[in-house]
Amino acid sequence: MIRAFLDALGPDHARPVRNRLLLTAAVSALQGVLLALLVPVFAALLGPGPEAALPWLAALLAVTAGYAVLRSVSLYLNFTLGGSISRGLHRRIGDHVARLPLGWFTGARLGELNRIATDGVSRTMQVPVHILPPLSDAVITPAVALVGLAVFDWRLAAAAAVAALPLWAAFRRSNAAVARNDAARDAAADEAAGRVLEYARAQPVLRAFGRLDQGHAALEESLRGEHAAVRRLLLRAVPAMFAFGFLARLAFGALLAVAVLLALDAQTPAPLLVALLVPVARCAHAVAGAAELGGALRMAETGLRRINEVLAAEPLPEPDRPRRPERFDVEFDSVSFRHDDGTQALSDVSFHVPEGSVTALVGPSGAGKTTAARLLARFHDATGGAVRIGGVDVRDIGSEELSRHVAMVFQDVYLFDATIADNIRLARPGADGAELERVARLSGLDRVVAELPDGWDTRVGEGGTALSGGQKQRVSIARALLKDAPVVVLDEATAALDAENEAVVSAAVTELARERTVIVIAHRMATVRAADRIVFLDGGRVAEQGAPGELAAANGRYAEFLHARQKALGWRLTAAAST
Ligand SMILES: Nc1ncnc2c1ncn2[C@@H]1O[C@H](COP(=O)(O)OP(=O)(O)OP(=O)(O)O)[C@@H](O)[C@H]1O
Repeated sequence: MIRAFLDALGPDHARPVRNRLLLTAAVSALQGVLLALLVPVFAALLGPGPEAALPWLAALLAVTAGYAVLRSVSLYLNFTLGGSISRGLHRRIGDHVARLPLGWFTGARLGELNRIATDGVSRTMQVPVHILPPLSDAVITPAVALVGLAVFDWRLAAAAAVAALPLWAAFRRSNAAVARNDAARDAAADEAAGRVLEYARAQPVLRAFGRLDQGHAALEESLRGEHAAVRRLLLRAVPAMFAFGFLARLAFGALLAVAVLLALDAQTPAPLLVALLVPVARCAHAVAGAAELGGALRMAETGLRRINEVLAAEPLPEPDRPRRPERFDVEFDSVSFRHDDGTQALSDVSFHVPEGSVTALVGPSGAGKTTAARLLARFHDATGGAVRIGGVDVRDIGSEELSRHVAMVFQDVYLFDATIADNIRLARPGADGAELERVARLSGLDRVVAELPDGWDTRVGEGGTALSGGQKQRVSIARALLKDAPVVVLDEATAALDAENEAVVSAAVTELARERTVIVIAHRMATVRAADRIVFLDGGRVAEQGAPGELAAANGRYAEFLHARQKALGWRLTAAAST
């Protein structure tokens, strides 16, 4: 557990955390000494010469003063440690995910990250404040007191040591029961959280098709699963904890019986035995609560394990000496890509996009168009072959430099809960008002801004909820124009656009393509035909490539695709229009 804790906090925090944990243990040990010192004090007070208690009392008071100071310092430091753990973990997780490939951020991962950053971190920060100090008091204090006890009466100490063995076994058993069932509860909670999000996101579709019951059934099932997992945790872990508490009290009773037997046997003076039972009674209470604390520690460990899993995700390897491309043509050279689950998304894909030209990626659903576009922006690294910009492998450019050269216009535009102006300035924070106006004009965003109540200062809401799909896409295009990157990857969205938006976006895309190298995942036939080259993908391979006219005339896969599209749209094209 401590190892996982130190791993999660990283090397910067490891030394102070270790020191504070050692201080916590030392304070508990000192408490054990304090309890052991009670024995001679009480023995003397109850015995024939109470004045013999005075030197022990002096020692007791001195240790108590030291203990009080150290306990206060330790508590204070542990509280500050709790706060710095929260900040440190958030920063560490934030820094780490910022270096992870964009392909890592799937919907499920985002939900998981959210739970880790809230529930996982808050459980972890409880550890030094609310779990370890009392747990250390329940384990270290009795162990030290036991050694002290042995000095005064080895028989009672030996009986206490024997009683500790089954207690230790029960403690481990109870901890294991919590760890096992809490991991299952955590997985079920994850599933339920994912289903709740899915249900919320799917509302428009479920309502449109009158299938609210169906979405609800899946949600209900996952909630039932979570409920069952919580029940299992309670049914299996709580009895183990109760059994431990019962055993702890039973052990105290047994020690009491041993003390009586020793007194009857006149082996140990009765006043000493009574004095010996004082620290034993004091420890019994703390020990009885150990199983609950051990359980809480295991639950925090579940959160820590998930944090460490995120921290173990491999960031994109950065080149030792980043290279800067001098020109901006794009080349896919025998590129293959396999997902972690084994799906081969691309196989031996090769094509070249000359600088300043537009290449449309076309093909049926699942052909690998999105995957190819994403490899250019290093959402993932190719598992075979190389993607190059200006002859330089994207892996050798370095992610910061690469992001300066590549602008992305994707369907799922994310907007921050800030003003429209701030959202566009994200592309170039220093851009002035005139530059904003220029890109707004080119992207058709000027008309949107003119209609908004506060113009450029209108807040768009989290995720851009205050804007329509088409308006959001204009913002995304404006961002890309402002960024002025030489390479643009564009995922053309048609679903969100009405006729007016489509015309505006189409003009903006033409503007974006001016003097830039563009790879467009094309859905509209107008874009396909206007491209300089077409790469037709099918099943992750290049089925055909060439100029639109050439391919249409070749009567191959592209012509077939074109024909099917035109038929679907009910278009009648003349031979002239098709070239
Ligand atoms: N995260 C993922 N894990 C596993 N397989 C994936 C993942 N994302 C995509 N795939 C698979 O990779 C293949 C290529 O998908 P890709 O999204 O690139 O196709 P596409 O041509 O863009 O399709 P569409 O036009 O429908 O968006 C498909 O078989 C898809 O099922």
